[in-house]
Amino acid sequence: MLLFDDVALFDEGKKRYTDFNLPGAELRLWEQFYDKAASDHYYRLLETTTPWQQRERKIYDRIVPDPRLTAYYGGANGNAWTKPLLEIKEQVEQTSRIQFDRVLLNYYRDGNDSVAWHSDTLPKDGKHHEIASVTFGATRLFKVRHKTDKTVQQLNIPLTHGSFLLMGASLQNHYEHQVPKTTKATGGRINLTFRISESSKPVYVVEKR
Ligand SMILES: O=C(O)CCC(=O)C(=O)O
Ligand SMILES: [Fe+2]
Repeated sequence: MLLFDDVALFDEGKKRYTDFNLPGAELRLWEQFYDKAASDHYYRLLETTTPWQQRERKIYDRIVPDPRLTAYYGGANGNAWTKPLLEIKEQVEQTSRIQFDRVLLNYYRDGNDSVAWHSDTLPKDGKHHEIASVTFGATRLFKVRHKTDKTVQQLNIPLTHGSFLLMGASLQNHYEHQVPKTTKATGGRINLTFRISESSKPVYVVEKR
C-alpha cells in the first residue's frame, strides 16, 4: 500500500524552499526535504515503534487529555535516542547548521487531533532557541499569527509529508502557532520538533540568505 498519495507535490519531484520573511522572526520551509519513499518509511516506523503517551493537563479544575499522543527523546527525562531519530536529527542539523539535543514527537491520529494556539515554552535559561519541525503523514495546516500586531497577516502553511520547517528563536517571542482540528477526512500525521535545552547552545548561527 502506498501512503499519502494525495500529496500532489510529489508528482513534481521538486524540493521547494520558502522563506516567509516574517517581520521580526525567521521562518523557513523545505518541502520534500525527504522524498516520498523516505517519508513513507519514517512514518510507518515512527507510528509503530514510538512509545506514544496520552498526556493530560489541568485546565482550571478539570483534567483534560491532550488531543494528540506524544513522546520525548533526549534531555534529562526523555527516552533514549533511536537510530532513525538520530538520522533525522543529523539531517536537519546539516541543513540548518544548528545542533539540537532533544525532540518532541506529536502523533495526530486523525483530523480530530490538534494543538491549540501557543508559543513554545521558554527553556530554563530564559531564552528561546531555534526549533526544527519535521512532518510525516497527512498534510495539516500550521497557522502562525503575531501576538500583538494585527496588521501582520496570519499564515496558513500546509505542512506536507516529508517537509522541514525551521522556526527562528524570536518566532516564539512575537508569534504563536496552532494546528487546528479539521473535518476533512485525514489520516495520521507525525510531527517532530527538535529543540535545544538550557544546557546546550547552538553551535552555529543560522545564516541569512
Ligand atoms: O504539529 C506541529 O506541526 C506543531 C507542534 C507544536 O507546535 C508543538 O509541539 O509545540
Ligand atoms: Fe509549538
